[in-house]
Amino acid sequence: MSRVLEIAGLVKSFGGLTATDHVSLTVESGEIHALIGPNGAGKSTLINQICGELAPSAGRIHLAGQDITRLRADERVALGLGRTFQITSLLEDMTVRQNLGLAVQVREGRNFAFFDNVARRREIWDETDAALAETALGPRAGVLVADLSHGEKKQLELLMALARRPRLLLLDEPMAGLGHLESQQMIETLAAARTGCAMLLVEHDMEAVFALADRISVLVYGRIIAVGKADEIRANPEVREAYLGEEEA
Ligand SMILES: Nc1ncnc2c1ncn2[C@@H]1O[C@H](COP(=O)(O)OP(=O)(O)OP(=O)(O)O)[C@@H](O)[C@H]1O
Repeated sequence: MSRVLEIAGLVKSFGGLTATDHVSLTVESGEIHALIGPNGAGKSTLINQICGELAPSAGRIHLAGQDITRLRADERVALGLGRTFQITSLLEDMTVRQNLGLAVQVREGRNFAFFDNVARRREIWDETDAALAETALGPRAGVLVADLSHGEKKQLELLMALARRPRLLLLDEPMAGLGHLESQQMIETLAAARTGCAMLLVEHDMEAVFALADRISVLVYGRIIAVGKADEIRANPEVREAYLGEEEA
């Protein structure tokens, strides 16, 4: 198993506040590693440093063995870092199939105007249709994005991120705002995708975290207080007091 992400001693200070305080964690290939913690723990600050949106005050970030700490966000994307963006990045007046097909084409470095190779075009649409068929969005392929529910848009956004075939996908609260059925569908899509790319999953929905995560890191006041498998985290008294206790009460 190879190491996809390695974070070592990552510090981010905002004036007197240390939002991530010497955070270290790893994500191995094929792993879903969940990052949980109460509001204000520093989860978004950590994700933004991994993406390159925030410069760390100290520490290093390696992606597949390469030091990316000082690289620009777009350089990190080129090296295989993916993230789900806000659903506002979807093209509302195009269909589900067209949006996903476009994501596949972008990965291939193609553009509609020069899109004249018939065999290649068929491959791209075959890949698009196969990806859609495996999810609940399959029957919605011809529907305009503007007419999708919030949950369907989040599903599509995830499929588009996966279509870019990242080495590591950063997921910032994919279950937020979803109903029970939509959450189940999202969990299924993520579980099916895990062999293709490693994931760092920030999520408050503990049912999803426990269903998906191979390992869980718990962040509290900027520090990792525990790392382990679901059962170890559930049973950890410090975690229960700092986080799970309040959730389950
Ligand atoms: N740009 C900023 N400037 C100053 N303080 C910030 C900034 N961004 C975050 N913080 C502070 O850093 C701490 C960590 O915030 P962060 O948003 O990373 O937490 P979080 O774990 O993602 O919370 P939530 O679960 O609510 O999204 C908070 O105290 C927050 O107020």
